[in-house]
Amino acid sequence: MKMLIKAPAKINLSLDVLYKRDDGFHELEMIMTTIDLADRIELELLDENRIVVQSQTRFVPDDERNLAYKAASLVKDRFSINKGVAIKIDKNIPVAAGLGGGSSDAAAVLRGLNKLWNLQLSIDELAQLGAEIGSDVSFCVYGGTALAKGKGEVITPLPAPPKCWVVLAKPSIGVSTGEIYKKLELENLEHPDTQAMLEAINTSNYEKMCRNLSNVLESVTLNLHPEVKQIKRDMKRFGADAVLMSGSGPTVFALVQHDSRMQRIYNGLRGYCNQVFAVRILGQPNE
Ligand SMILES: C[C@@](CO)(OP(=O)(O)O)[C@H](O)COP(=O)(O)OP(=O)(O)OC[C@H]1O[C@@H](n2ccc(N)nc2=O)[C@H](O)[C@@H]1O
Ligand SMILES: Nc1ncnc2c1ncn2[C@@H]1O[C@H](COP(=O)(O)OP(=O)(O)O)[C@@H](O)[C@H]1O
Repeated sequence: MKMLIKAPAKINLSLDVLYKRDDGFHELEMIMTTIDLADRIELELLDENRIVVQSQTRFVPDDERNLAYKAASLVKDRFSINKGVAIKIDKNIPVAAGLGGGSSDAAAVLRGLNKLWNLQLSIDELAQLGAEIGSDVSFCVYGGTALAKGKGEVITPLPAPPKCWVVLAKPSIGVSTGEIYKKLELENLEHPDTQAMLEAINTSNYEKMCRNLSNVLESVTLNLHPEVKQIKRDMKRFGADAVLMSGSGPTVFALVQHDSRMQRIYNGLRGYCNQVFAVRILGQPNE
């Protein structure tokens, strides 16, 4: 039996770090939403007891290090399943980009195997399993738009943000999320106004949402990688309503409502950045 599942990327509209926890992780307060840029995952059940991962890109591992593999392995162990699965990943989301691609692939595998192996787990139970794989996997299980707290796994759903275009550009550098958190100077942060962003989304106020885009991790990544700063400057110059780095970066996104400005930013960035996308904000939960 085969199943096809969409695994959408996320962006962080707001990302605050409150403090460093005793377990070494950071206590977060983030507002995240899904966008219409997605990997496609094909699951095929196997009678043999093994997990096979395949993808067309050399940038992701095809063994037990793959987050999709980890998701399948976790489900198999937890529910003592002696069958296997072949996972094909059609990768469209840039890797190690701050867009949660690996987390979304893992979440898609959890949702898919729940159906294919008839496990009858609730979405909350799947999200709890997801948290064992990575901090962003729980959010990706629900999809849509949410306030994420804790390490990222304590999720409160929110309505979809106002309709707009998201233009994304990823410079050809990779960042390690762990390194960025490690370099963060907690004493000198300019904290986002999470409450104002919540109000903007709850009242569907586009201008207020744009005014309150904020990410404390920019303080680290922008200093390490001046090209990220340059992309932000250019997006503003080409007419973006607001611009922010997603997650730990290095992808930067611009929000715009007018089609013509979206085109101008897209074309302008394409001149020197080879991974540029113009997509719609989705913000709707997974079916
Ligand atoms: C920064 C964010 C924002 O959405 O996204 P990305 O840039 O990765 O997309 C997330 O917090 C990333 O989540 P995720 O990529 O799942 O992180 P994990 O694999 O769980 O952790 C990677 C490393 O980041 C650090 N980490 C992560 C989450 C957290 N709340 N505190 C941390 O200090 C830890 O050092 C951990 O070893
Ligand atoms: N299915 C997957 N897709 C993308 N990256 C994966 C996957 N499985 C494991 N990885 C590894 O996870 C790391 C983070 O990838 P990704 O989820 O794309 O980035 P980010 O956490 O910045 O959004 C990369 O180093 C990559 O090699």
